[in-house]
Amino acid sequence: MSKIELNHIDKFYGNNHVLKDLNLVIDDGEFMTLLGPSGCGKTTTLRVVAGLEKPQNGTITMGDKLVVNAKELFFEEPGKRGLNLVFQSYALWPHMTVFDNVAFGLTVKKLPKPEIEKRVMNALERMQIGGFAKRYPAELSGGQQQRVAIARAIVSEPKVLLLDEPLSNLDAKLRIDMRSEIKRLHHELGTTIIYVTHDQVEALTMSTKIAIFFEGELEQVAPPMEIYQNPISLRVADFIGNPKSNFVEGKAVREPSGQVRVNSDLGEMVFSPELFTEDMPESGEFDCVIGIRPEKVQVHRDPGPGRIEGHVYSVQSAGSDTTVQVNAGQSALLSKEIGIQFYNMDQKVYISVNPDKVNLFHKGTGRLIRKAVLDQ
Ligand SMILES: Nc1ncnc2c1ncn2[C@@H]1O[C@H](COP(=O)(O)OP(=O)(O)OP(=O)(O)O)[C@@H](O)[C@H]1O
Repeated sequence: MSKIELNHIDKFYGNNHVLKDLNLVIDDGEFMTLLGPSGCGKTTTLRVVAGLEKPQNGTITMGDKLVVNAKELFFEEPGKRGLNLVFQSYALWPHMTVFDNVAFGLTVKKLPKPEIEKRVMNALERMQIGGFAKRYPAELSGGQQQRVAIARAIVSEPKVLLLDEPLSNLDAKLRIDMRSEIKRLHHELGTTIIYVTHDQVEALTMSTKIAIFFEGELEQVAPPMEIYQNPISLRVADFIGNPKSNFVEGKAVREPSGQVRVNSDLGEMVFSPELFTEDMPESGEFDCVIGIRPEKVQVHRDPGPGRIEGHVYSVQSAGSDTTVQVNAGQSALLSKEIGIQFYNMDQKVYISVNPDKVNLFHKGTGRLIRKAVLDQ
């Protein structure tokens, strides 16, 4: 019922073409995160869905209701779209207490007082601000105000919740707590959520699907772990993942048998066609880039078959995991290992990479040409 469909949406600000022929389907109950670098059009997309901006082209439907038909200059009013919004700048009513701010919508609906009390306190507790119910917004920090704004949006259990960087003012620990609260809430209420962030960890950990944008165009829409393991292009691979993905340049040749042989600082790898995408060249030689996630780079202290010699350039241990940079040939590779690992600077080590677990990109087009075998 709350399926949202954007068809051929174009949005211009003057000559600035901000959304370019945007097509996006958000299924009922989906937690869809709009992700991309600053200025790529995430907030504009949310505002177009909310009815705060009018696109110049395209249609939007919500359930079976048409809410935008730009050609016919039809734009349903924001208040009639059945949405609840939380923007980064959270406008709380300054003359009302936290409790009254959150209760406002329910009071207007004339719900019984005990019911209001129960629901408001529940929303505040979830956001870990139950103790602030009697305070006024001016008596709260930015992060606390932001949590009041989320509580206000969720208390009415909306069918669709639009959240624009709602955790941007919180410190690292609270942000992790709030991520799990919002995820839990989504699970319990089955609300359709559209969530805007430029934080890829937030996107990976919370969403059922991620729509990744660059310069007003959608590049990939898929579940988070699919995007992580098989990013459709080099720039998606580069944008997603922390620590960053490794990229090693190679020379590829498509052999008459159909397989592809790649030579690089990682030695020779041979790929058979099962996981090739439609962007893989049919024949000939071409430059490629091998994409390897840091947890797929193994570091060994001893030589062995298929292992490549390198030197430790730096070691960063965070207790729960250790990131090691190994330089091999012209390539610098990051390896992420679980727990505390001990290496010395400049220590000679040997790395290995399972070719099943790498992505192959065409250097010229930047497109994924061979997928990795997914982790089970
Ligand atoms: N009201 C406006 N008038 C003119 N240009 C605008 C307006 N709002 C946004 N833009 C421009 O539209 C483009 C997309 O902006 P948008 O806010 O959607 O990006 P974003 O991906 O949400 O970025 P951020 O992560 O920085 O918030 C930017 O180039 C921005 O400068």
